Amino acid sequence: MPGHGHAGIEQAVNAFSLLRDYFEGAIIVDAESRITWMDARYRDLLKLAPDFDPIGLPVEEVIPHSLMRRVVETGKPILLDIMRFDDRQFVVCRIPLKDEAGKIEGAIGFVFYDNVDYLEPILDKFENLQKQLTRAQAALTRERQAKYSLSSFVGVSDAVKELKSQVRRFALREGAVLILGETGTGKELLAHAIHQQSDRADGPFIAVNVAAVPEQLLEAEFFGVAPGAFTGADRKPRKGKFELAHGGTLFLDEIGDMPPGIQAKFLRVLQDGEVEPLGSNTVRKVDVRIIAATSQDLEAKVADRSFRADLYYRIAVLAIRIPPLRERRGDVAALCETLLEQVMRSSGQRGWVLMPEAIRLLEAHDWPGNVRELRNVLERAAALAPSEVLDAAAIRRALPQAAPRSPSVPALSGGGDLSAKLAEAERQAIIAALDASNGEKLAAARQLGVSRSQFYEKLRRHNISS
Ligand SMILES: Nc1ncnc2c1ncn2[C@@H]1O[C@H](COP(=O)(O)OP(=O)(O)OP(=O)(O)O)[C@@H](O)[C@H]1O
Repeated sequence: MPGHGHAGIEQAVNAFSLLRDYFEGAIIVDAESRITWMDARYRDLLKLAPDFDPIGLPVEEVIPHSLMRRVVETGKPILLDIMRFDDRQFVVCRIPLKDEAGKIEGAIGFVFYDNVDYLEPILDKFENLQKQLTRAQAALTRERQAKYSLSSFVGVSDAVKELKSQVRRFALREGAVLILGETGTGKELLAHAIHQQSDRADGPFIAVNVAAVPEQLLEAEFFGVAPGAFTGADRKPRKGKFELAHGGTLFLDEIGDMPPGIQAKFLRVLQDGEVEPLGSNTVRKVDVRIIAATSQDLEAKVADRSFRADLYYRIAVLAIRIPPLRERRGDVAALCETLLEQVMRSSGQRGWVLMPEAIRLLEAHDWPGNVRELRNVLERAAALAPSEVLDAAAIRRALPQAAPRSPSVPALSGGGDLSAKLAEAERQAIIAALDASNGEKLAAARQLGVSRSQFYEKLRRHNISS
């Protein structure tokens, strides 16, 4: 029986003897939302220990998500609601208790069980929606995790194993990460995985390809534009990527292409943890982890002063190098399996069988475009293949045309002095390497075993514009 002697509460309790067949439990709280009375059946429902006395406790200590306090504070009933205890749903009804002057004395809550016929359709509907929601959320989480977890970075070679253990170590630290690797080696994929492994995983992951944004727009892109800062259609106020990435990770692809003017501003943001949107005179605190990636030789850029040394040291606190595919040919087979599956899923086609001799052929290729190129080749092979079986012939058709091994160029077989012949041979080799690497200069340079600067030097000398 209620501990307090308010008339309204006593009347309510008296009414229970009439109503008790229609509900499964009931509770009363006072004007401070402390429990003053609880039906024995409600105790059972909540699985309270026999010696536990809830009377006098704030209602949330006994029923954590209770809305009784809201009813007491607003004076408004919640006539129909659904509450979950363990795996069961109950319909609940909460009514404020007022004295004759209208002053709130507390509230009473009833719990109806789902054997009440007329509530069944509502509960069924609710339960179904709840299930659908849970399934959809689980699918979303799975997809997110599968897409970006470290396990989606496929590789069985020692190089990749070492890389992954390095990533696990770095993910939990706070410093900026610099990912180095040729084009198509999976830098963005790895950046995602680092974010996902870090304790910022619940925060946003925002990516900017520095090379893809025109220089005059980069500043607005990074730092945002204040409302009313400019007039003109293309200068609407908007948040910069720094602000959007607040609490999460900002991924900067092709950081080597950051123009010097932006580098200085960028460095300041990293140092102060504050951004100042364009046209604004206020700063905003941002908490962002930077992951940068580049396929260029950043140290060389620092040496020739096209990249600020202080910025370089700031973002290269933790550096990870993804080796090119040709340095880990042992990963090709495993990658093929994953990539073919992706191709299959995105094209809605059947699966393909990759024959062992086809794998050997793929392992022997040099892959200047790395995993992205491998994926393209498999895609092409699958599209061209007459059956589901991808054999060596199918792969050969899909591989970029190999450079002729011994170019039979008139200049080489005819007369002329040795140096002219050598020069012509060099020219042919460069053109062939560029062809084989789809015009990727870095890859072509590597294929020929010369440094980037040597390669550019040779391009100039031979007047090749790729
Ligand atoms: N180890 C890997 N396992 C599975 N897929 C990979 C792997 N490496 C790369 N890929 C896939 O290859 C493609 C290219 O990867 P990604 O875009 O991450 O490369 P990148 O190094 O950022 O390229 P770029 O420097 O050209 O921007 C993507 O489709 C990616 O999913």
